[in-house]
Amino acid sequence: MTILIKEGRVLDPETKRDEICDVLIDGDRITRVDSGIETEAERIIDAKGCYVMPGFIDLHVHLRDPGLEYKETLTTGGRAAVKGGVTTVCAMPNTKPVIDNGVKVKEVMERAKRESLTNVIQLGAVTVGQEGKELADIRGMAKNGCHAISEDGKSVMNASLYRKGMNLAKEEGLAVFAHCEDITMVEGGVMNADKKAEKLGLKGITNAVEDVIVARDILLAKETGVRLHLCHCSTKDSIKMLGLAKEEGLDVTGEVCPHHFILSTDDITKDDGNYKMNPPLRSKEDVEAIKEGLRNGTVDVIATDHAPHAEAEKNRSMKLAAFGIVGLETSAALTYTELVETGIITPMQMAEKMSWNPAKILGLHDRGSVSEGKIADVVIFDPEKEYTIDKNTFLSKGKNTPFHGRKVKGEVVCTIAGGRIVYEGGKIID
Ligand SMILES: NC(=O)N[C@@H](CC(=O)O)C(=O)O
Ligand SMILES: [Zn+2]
Ligand SMILES: [Zn+2]
Repeated sequence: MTILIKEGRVLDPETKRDEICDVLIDGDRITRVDSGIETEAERIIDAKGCYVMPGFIDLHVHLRDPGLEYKETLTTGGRAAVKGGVTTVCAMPNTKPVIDNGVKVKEVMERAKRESLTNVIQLGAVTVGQEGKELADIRGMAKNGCHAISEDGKSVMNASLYRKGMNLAKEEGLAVFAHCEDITMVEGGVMNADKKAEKLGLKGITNAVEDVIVARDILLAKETGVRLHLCHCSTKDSIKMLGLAKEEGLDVTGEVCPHHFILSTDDITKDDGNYKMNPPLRSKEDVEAIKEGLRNGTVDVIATDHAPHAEAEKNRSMKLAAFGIVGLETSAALTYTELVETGIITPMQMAEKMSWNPAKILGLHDRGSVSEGKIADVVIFDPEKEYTIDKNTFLSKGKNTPFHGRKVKGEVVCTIAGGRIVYEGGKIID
């Protein structure tokens, strides 16, 4: 199919193009980006007033499939993704069973081609069953296209084993996506350790729980030379250490999630499980450090850590609720509203952090850019549209969000994945 997108503001981080022009798609590729393209096309889309950006690449998503399909599936997660303008997701391996060998990676990736509208890259676990005892089949997973390994949900606490895993990852050209949490220091904490936790009678998680593992993992990356990506950074010292690692020229990148740059522990007014996630909402000071990291380029990536759970697992006290919130359908609007509208980052930086930098981290050379020859993953985004987030409109099975009822600006109006229009005018196109 040929699609001609007319007169949108094209934002391409690769070529640094930021101008009103047209984009022509033929089959699964972008074939021309230019002003005033006059040609026949099967579909012409008027993108006046909208941004035309590379489809978002979300490095941190829990699709829960296989085994936890009551929370999400490849199909429902894929629909939520494209509604959010996300055309590639990295699926975390903490499913049931855990994805820890090449056969399992292949199984999910093949099924995703049929069952998901978004491109799915299945990540592999670092250890068998994420049990932290022996290394997973890292070579086998690399051969089947996992791009990165991650023990997300926990840290590999045995540094010697982790180092062996990193060495193997390095040999196989894989990145390591690190969830940084010293489990021995959590001691039953469910939210940030502060006055609010005391007031609510809840146990706290200190910044050091994250920071000590961030420090350790950066040092392990320095020793092994592996490409290290720090997941969901939530503390000011994580950001500081990420900056120091970069100054030293290490191959280390970092991601933050919308909830960590928008909400602080001050926003928790009652003991509500929808405010429970790992890492937890931190102090205003941490939020400010994260925003500064986004502005100055220390933070490379905005990812969601989309973590759907069933209502019964979330609508309860933080003591008992599962950790995690959904994010795929709110991330672009929240990022636009809280970072771009406020002048903290530019629209181009939004495209960089939500698409181009993730593509580079994964080594995806034909995605993350609206330029000739790339795979036609494109999102058309209306920055003027204002609305209120309503969890009841989510396509994800997960409705667990602290952003229900929040006013935002910026809406995905059309998502093109691999040259196919998969979302348009508020509807999924199967
Ligand atoms: N972030 C969360 O609070 N939960 C994630 C695990 C994780 O990302 O660590 C989940 O799998 O539910
Ligand atoms: Zn995690
Ligand atoms: Zn996660």
